[in-house]
Amino acid sequence: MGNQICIGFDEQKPEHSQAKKIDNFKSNMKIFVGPILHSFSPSDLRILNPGTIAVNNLGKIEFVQEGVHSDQLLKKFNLTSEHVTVLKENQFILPGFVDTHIHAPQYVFTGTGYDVGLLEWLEKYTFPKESEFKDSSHAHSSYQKVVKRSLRCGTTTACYYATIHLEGIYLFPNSLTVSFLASKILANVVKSVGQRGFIGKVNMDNNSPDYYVEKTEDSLNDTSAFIEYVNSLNSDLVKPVLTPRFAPSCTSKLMSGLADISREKNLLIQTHISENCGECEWVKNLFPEQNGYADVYKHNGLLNEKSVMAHCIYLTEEERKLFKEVNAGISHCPNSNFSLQSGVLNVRQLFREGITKVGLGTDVSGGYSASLLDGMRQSIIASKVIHMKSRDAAEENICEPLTFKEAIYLATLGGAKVLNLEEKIGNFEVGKSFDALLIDLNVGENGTSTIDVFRHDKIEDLIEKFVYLGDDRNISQIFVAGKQVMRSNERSQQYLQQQPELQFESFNIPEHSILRRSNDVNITTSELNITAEISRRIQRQNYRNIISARIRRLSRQPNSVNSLSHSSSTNNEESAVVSQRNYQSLSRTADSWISLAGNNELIQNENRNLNTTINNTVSNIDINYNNQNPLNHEEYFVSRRERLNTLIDRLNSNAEVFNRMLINTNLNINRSNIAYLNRNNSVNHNASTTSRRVNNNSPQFGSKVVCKIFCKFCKIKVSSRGMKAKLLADLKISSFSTDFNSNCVSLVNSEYKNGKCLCSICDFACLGCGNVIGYHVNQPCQPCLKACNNGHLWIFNSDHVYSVDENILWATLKLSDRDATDNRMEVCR
Ligand SMILES: O=c1[nH]c(=O)c2nc[nH]c2[nH]1
Repeated sequence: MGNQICIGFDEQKPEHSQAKKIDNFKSNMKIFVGPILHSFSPSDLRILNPGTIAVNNLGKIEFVQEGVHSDQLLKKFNLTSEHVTVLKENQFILPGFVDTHIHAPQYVFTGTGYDVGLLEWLEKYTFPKESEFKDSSHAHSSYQKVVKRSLRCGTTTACYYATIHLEGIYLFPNSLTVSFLASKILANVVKSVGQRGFIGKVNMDNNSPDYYVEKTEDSLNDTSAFIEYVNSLNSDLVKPVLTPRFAPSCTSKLMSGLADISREKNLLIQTHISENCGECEWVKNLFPEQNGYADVYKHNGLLNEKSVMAHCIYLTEEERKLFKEVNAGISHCPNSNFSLQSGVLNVRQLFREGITKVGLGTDVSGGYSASLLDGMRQSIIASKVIHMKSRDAAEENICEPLTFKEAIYLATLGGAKVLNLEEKIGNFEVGKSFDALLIDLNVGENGTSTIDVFRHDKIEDLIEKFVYLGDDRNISQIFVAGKQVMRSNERSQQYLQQQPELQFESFNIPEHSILRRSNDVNITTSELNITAEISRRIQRQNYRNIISARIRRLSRQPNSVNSLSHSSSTNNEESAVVSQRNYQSLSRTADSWISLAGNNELIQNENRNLNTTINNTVSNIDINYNNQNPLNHEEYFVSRRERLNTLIDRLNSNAEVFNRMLINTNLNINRSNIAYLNRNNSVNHNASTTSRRVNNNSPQFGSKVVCKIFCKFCKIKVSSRGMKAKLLADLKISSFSTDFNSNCVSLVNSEYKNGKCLCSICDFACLGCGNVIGYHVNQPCQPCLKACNNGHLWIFNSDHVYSVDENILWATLKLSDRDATDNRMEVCR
């Protein structure tokens, strides 16, 4: 939740809020002092050692200079030393990496399938795997993995290919809700982790397998819908990109249609070109009227300053000139070029020809690594291959290998140029966004670094060692637009967030409505019910477990079947009759439960399984009984009947019971998970200690409507005394807030300061699903404490919760409630 700024304030802002905003603008500044490096051109890597960099609360670089200037900045902006981070020995800061070419869906088979070249690889591995992404739940869990991996490897900006699917199907296990996502999911995931990114819905209407192809019109329409969707996310960081896969899989009509969209909406275009000799031959045959591969794109309006062209290995001199002329970007993907045996791009030649709009692409999974550290290394190796060839052939212009400094350029500023972002990111010029990595070579002290530092190592050596030997363990902090993303403790949190069904926005669909169009097939709600059954199965599985657990528990309780079996009786027949009756009753109950869910084969199977479970459980009780030859039948039967009937009544009560059982199970599981994680992180949670000290008597809140707040992921109510709020430090951020600790949330991870003000805050998770949905201000800083805040220290992220207004105003909430101080706990389920 690192982007939020501490205490939430009411929408009815006090008069002086503008002044406060300006105050916050300064007081939330971050200042870093230590070695700072950034590129200005391939041959110009500047190392400020030490340097000072100041970042304002909009995430923009306010100041950067060689030397230590922290005192001067503290004075100028009236700040305290808490705003300054002084880097330790063996730490340095560099710009975040820019991955100009990555196929998100291909991550699922990264590290496999390198036995063939490009065209066969596409047929054999890529298309089948990409086609599976019509399943939204698969898309969701896979995209989470690749995006988190990419960010963790230091990629603060990525240009992603998704698949051809605009929409997919997603059914929640506990209701008939459907979500329309698929490629959109990738945009959601990138936004949710805080990475900067371009997302492209892939276009393919030609030379593609039947199971993975679009009609031209659909492809264009879906692309427009996709663009609209990504734009509707209203994110400064996540943008759409047009993505014709490559010339062989696109008709001219599709390519020129996409070019029109690009012109109209001013969007980047990404595609592949001249990667593999067979591919180049194929393009020649497919487009005989054009003068080469680049001309195909140019002719169809796709080669211009907005183009992000991957590979470019076999561009002719003429084509390179054309690239320079139109200012097209080149994404160099050395790992993929080696792994798919495509060829070796001569970057030195490009530089010599004045082409510097060149960046790196991991090209997952043609490339097997999602890390641009690997990309840098492989680009150097590729350049050495070229160098050796030119040296051995005694060429006139021997190509010198790339240096590690040039590799850093490619991974940072070069990439930014390729994506036309050089005015925003790529280095640390004043006014640019602070997209940065704090590198720490000291992690070796914990035995986890692959780098050893020696006394002779100078700062240049440390940087070079990082390029050649570092990995994500050395990337200790990652910033995108000034905001720290993916803190190290989020690795453990990832575990809780991998509950796939709980992450989507959803909406109820009326019966028989048409849900999506795909290859001209209309899918209706009733057809989807078949898939719905699969989802419900999870629910029934839990239900079954709960029943059998209850029966087992029952049989172990004092005075229940087993303990009674020590009394004596011989009337086994009666026992059998009663047990049969009770079994039938239980079974009927199960039947009626199951029939709630429908009548098809799947359900009947479930029904059979459930019956078998109950059957086995009850006959186990009988076997125990018979074996132990109980003496007191009367008591046994009465007790047994009573207990089984009670059980049946309880199971019969209604579907609510089961839903509650599920929620409770979830709550308990999540509680213990969180407790476990917190124990392991040795967290000190101190939620209620400061409630008493905040100002909760501000009259202007009286006319605010009280609302209930629900978790967007699992829909449980997390507060019944919430309020819509704005964050004073950034009035663009809407949130919800409350003053009471709800019993449906739990603090997670360690306390932290987000750098925007000095409040100590701690994230909290919904106990229904484990997702982080807000943060608690454990210790407000002085300005926030003095501001009118209605005593609200629990801030809900409006992306993760929704509200339903109550018919009550804050003024009419019971005073005793409002004045409760310590241990404010709301039981809100
Ligand atoms: O490396 C590549 N990966 C791909 O998915 C692809 N599609 C066309 N050309 C391609 N090259």
